[in-house]
Amino acid sequence: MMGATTGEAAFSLRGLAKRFGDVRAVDGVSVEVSRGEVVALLGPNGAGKSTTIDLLLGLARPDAGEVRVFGGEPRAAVEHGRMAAMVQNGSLLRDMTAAEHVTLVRSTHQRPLPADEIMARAGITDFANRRCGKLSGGQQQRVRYAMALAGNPDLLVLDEPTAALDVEGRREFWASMREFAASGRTVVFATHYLAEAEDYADRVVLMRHGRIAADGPIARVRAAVAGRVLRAVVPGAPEAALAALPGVSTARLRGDRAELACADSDAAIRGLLAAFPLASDIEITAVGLEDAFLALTSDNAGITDNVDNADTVEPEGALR
Ligand SMILES: Nc1ncnc2c1ncn2[C@@H]1O[C@H](COP(=O)(O)OP(=O)(O)OP(=O)(O)O)[C@@H](O)[C@H]1O
Repeated sequence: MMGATTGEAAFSLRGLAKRFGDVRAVDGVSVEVSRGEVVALLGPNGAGKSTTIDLLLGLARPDAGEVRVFGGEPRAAVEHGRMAAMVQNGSLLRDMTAAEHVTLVRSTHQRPLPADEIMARAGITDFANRRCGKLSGGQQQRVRYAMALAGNPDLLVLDEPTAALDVEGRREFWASMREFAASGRTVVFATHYLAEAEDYADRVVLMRHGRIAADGPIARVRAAVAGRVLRAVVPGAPEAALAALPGVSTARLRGDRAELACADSDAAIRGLLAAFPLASDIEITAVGLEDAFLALTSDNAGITDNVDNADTVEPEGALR
């Protein structure tokens, strides 16, 4: 379900870095997103998604690297209404109604969408005249979404947009987002839900520890992360030698029992038997995407940290 890409960049991040004290929140991130793409920024808590989004929006300054949005500075894109965002916990005024928020934001834009259309798209028509202080968390989230849509932006940036929504609210939200994207607009959303990335994005940028661990179409990321696990008893094999076998992404050894995460389990089993003919009790199991994602993003995952500039996912490149 690729969007209508024109090949022209909506934005590019080059060598971005941002530290907070000793924490490297963003540590060498390079991404280029074409117009019309719907991109999920996926990663566990603390991976650096929100910081990357703040840098993209020009809300924070990078320590190193460059952000270009439609060829210019992020602030210019925001001021011209070309880029709009829905950030986590963006504040609403308690005593103002949902409709008044929309009116206020529309008044700051040169080419806003009609108010009725904004409210219908965001699903706030039914409670448009209620004060925001009286709305549920999910309803408030929709008001924030309406405010992001108001200026009819070419690039919509959403930080965990469904955090406060129930199941029905999520479904409606994603339908609205896809409709918006179908008109050739670019959407970037941060999430830590693999299923949301899988279902609603054309492309997934997987972050871990401030770096990009994988970047590509979901099918390719899936192929790279959802491999197989080969287990075997391998007397006297060093862990490093097992990890270096063809087709093996990571190796773990407990006593003589080896557990090899494989991008290519056929290559791995041939390599294992060639190098360690005494290997026995061999068993190969498929890993679900959810498990693979957890493994990839957990702290003890064995992936290397030097794949930050990978713009595609190669089974041997992203996971070693
Ligand atoms: N203002 C700040 N001061 C200090 N540390 C910060 C600040 N903002 C972020 N960090 C740290 O930077 C790292 C990346 O945080 P960030 O919020 O970008 O991650 P995230 O992927 O968006 O996580 P989440 O899903 O929880 O929002 C974390 O270790 C976080 O604690």
